[in-house]
Amino acid sequence: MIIDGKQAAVDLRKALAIEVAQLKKDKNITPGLTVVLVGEDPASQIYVRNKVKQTREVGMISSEIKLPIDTTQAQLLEQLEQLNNDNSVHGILVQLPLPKHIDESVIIAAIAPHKDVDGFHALNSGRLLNGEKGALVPCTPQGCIILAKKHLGEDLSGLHAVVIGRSNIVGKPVALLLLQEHCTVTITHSRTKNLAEICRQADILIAAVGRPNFVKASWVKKGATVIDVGINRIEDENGKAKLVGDVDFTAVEKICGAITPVPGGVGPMTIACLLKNTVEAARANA
Ligand SMILES: NC(=O)C1=CN([C@@H]2O[C@H](COP(=O)(O)OP(=O)(O)OC[C@H]3O[C@@H](n4cnc5c(N)ncnc54)[C@H](OP(=O)(O)O)[C@@H]3O)[C@@H](O)[C@H]2O)C=CC1
Ligand SMILES: Nc1nc(=O)c2c([nH]1)NC[C@@H]1CN(c3ccc(C(=O)N[C@@H](CCC(=O)O)C(=O)O)cc3)C=[N+]21
Repeated sequence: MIIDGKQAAVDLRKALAIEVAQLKKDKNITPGLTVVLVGEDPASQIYVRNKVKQTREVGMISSEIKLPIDTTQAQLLEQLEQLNNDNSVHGILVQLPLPKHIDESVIIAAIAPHKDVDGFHALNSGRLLNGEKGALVPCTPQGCIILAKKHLGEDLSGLHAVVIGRSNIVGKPVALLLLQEHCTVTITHSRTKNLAEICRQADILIAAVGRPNFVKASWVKKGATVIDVGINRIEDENGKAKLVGDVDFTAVEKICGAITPVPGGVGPMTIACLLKNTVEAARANA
């Protein structure tokens, strides 16, 4: 089974469009998302363009702020302060990575936690860690859980989930969500010994590494659910750029029970969950 992330994202956006209309009717609020982009990274620009289009499609207000690559940290902080104080902005996303001269942790800490739709602020990650209510939960990890449940159903309890990667954006928060779902969770990374052997024990295997064809068919247990988070740009046989994940899709597809493709898997769900977080942020602060 190939898990259709594009369709799942369409379904989620449909549900969100209804919520947005309701918010407008009941409270006269239109959820607003502002994306801040520093510099001209072409991949980021595609991502931003997709976000803007989909935000408008569900009836939300979308704006983007493009700042030059030589923007100083102080200037970016000033911009964030303005957005924090703007009542029409319910969600703020600062596209990562930032240029080297800007300290990401300082920037993330400066976003008002109730507008932090990425869920990267320490208050939100702390709430997630503690299992407290009201956390804005990182989008890609949310998407991973929704897609895993498309194949496994609502109850993931007791399943062994193996996560490859321990970043703050994907690996760590997805491991916490899986724990919340009562999975037995193993987090692996570049220092892990016997990675293949550990992966073979996984009922749910989440790959968030950033290396094409990293996960081999021999690492996957028969029938496992494989969630491929990786977004890698490579050149095909004809020298044309294409997107692939972290999993050797063609080989793994034959062994696993279900797998998310790239493109069309976790990526579209990430954006849909970003819109979901923005609706939640707007409702919570109405
Ligand atoms: N689909 C989507 O919506 C999104 C996709 N992505 C994609 O997901 C991938 C991961 O992103 P992100 O978490 O930000 O990346 P990072 O580079 O921050 O993290 C990569 C992780 O992989 C681990 N790793 C690297 N090499 C190995 C190895 N040989 N064996 C085991 N583990 C290894 C690293 O370990 P260590 O910590 O030891 O260095 C690290 O924890 C990227 O391709 C990114 O583009 C990211 C965000 C959203
Ligand atoms: N503050 C911040 N938050 C993020 O969530 C964040 C970030 N910075 N920096 C970059 C990474 C990467 N990321 C992607 C999201 C969706 C797709 C996506 O929609 N991918 C489509 C492909 C789109 C295409 O073909 O161009 C797909 O996989 O089908 C890709 C990548 C979010 N990230």
